[in-house]
Amino acid sequence: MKDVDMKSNSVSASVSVLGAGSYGTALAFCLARNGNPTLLWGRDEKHVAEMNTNRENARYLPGATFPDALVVNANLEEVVAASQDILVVVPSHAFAAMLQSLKPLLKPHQRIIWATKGLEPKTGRLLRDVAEEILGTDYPLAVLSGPTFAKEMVAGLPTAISLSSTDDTLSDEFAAKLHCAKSFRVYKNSDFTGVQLGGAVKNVIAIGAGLADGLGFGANARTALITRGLAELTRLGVKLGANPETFMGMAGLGDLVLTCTDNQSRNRRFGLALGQGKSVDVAIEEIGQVVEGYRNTEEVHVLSKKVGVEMPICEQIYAVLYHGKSPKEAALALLGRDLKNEA
Ligand SMILES: NC(=O)C1=CN([C@@H]2O[C@H](COP(=O)(O)OP(=O)(O)OC[C@H]3O[C@@H](n4cnc5c(N)ncnc54)[C@H](OP(=O)(O)O)[C@@H]3O)[C@@H](O)[C@H]2O)C=CC1
Ligand SMILES: O=C(CO)COP(=O)(O)O
Repeated sequence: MKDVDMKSNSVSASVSVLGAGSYGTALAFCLARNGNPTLLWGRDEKHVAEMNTNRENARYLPGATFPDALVVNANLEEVVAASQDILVVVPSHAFAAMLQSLKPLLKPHQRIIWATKGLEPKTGRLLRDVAEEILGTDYPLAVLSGPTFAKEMVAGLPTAISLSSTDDTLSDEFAAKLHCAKSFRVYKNSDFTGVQLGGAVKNVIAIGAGLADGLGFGANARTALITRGLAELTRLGVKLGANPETFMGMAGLGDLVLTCTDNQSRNRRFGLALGQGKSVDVAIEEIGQVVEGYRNTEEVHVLSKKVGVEMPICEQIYAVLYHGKSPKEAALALLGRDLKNEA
């Protein structure tokens, strides 16, 4: 394997991945399996040391042995210096702080990609706006989003994702690094706003689908939620200048269906737990990994109010999570809305 010195962890990597949770590790797996020397940064030195010893991320993806081309390192400076391409995969609440730490370490030729799903907490700003405010507009940027459960990616099961970038060269080159004919399809999409937004809103709707199933509602209700959730996402996206077709793709409908219908989704499981009567704190504690949709619900609420877009499902989920409304009352409020045209 070229470029990676496993003993010293000094590397010249093709991609440096920041965030050693489930998804950062899964993307690092895919990149390394494709032959890209890949460096994965985690903030917890003890966890990183364990991963290096055992060649496994036992905390987040137990049982999967790291490909040879994947090296883990807790020294951010070394990890950032090793690659042109820096892939950020921390939760949305840590995104701005991660970029602030990255900024003084960056060289002019470097490029930033993120796979974080969500918006800026409290302001509801898109992450591209956050990135450009912190880093300026000189670095090429890209975002990855789509129906991609970490565990299935690591298992090498077929998966597809969308990639959007401010720079065509980055788009082509990064898609080529990740794309794998056997198991991983990357679709390029020029709609940066739409690709970013899909991942944030689908997390909220996935909580709603979990709530509905937790209340014992059936397949009709779940499917109506997915369909009207897609309408809300599209309405918000169009208002922000996104292409409505994006929401019929991987970062829209694809991710919405995945997370609303499969219990691998932490957001769906969170909704299920609340629907069964558990509190927010207990449900989050039991899941033990990031439940992005909890914060995304407040972020989407702030953004939709700011731009004046009606999102009744997201609003009811916001009322349940942040104002103690009962899931049943929220469901009745949605069902009892005035008759209206579908479009
Ligand atoms: N898992 C999945 O299947 C998918 C996840 N995503 C998205 O990827 C992003 C990351 O989620 P995921 O990896 O699943 O989450 P996990 O809960 O699995 O892991 C979170 C990771 O982020 C780290 N972290 C938390 N806070 C900070 C911080 N302040 N600074 C630096 N690192 C931090 C954690 O470190 P520590 O362990 O030390 O706490 C951990 O490594 C989210 O936006 C999620 O929506 C997108 C598609 C699929
Ligand atoms: O975004 C995801 C799959 O695309 C992961 O969903 P959860 O965060 O709900 O687990």
